[in-house]
Amino acid sequence: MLFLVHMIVNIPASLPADEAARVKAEEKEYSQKLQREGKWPHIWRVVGEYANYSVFEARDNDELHTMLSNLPLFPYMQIKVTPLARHPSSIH
Ligand SMILES: O=C(O)C[C@H]1C=CC(=O)O1
Repeated sequence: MLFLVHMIVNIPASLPADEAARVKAEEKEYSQKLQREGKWPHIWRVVGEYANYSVFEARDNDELHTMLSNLPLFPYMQIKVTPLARHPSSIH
């Protein structure tokens, strides 16, 4: 199943800079692992925002929830998930 995921990141100013840098480095590593595994086939920056639109490939809602809730930045994110179905006009 494919899911469109919108993530908005809000790191509080109270988080020490070195801790924020550590969490972002862990996030990058985890994100790239899921991308290499084919679980996170698209990630696009929203221009001018600390936000992204991503496409995830997951077996079901539970697998997607596990992937999202394991994101190191998860405590600092607002996430909106849109399940995707095949478009009847798609040629792919
Ligand atoms: O930068 C972001 O959009 C947040 C997050 C998602 C992947 C990643 O490396 O960071």
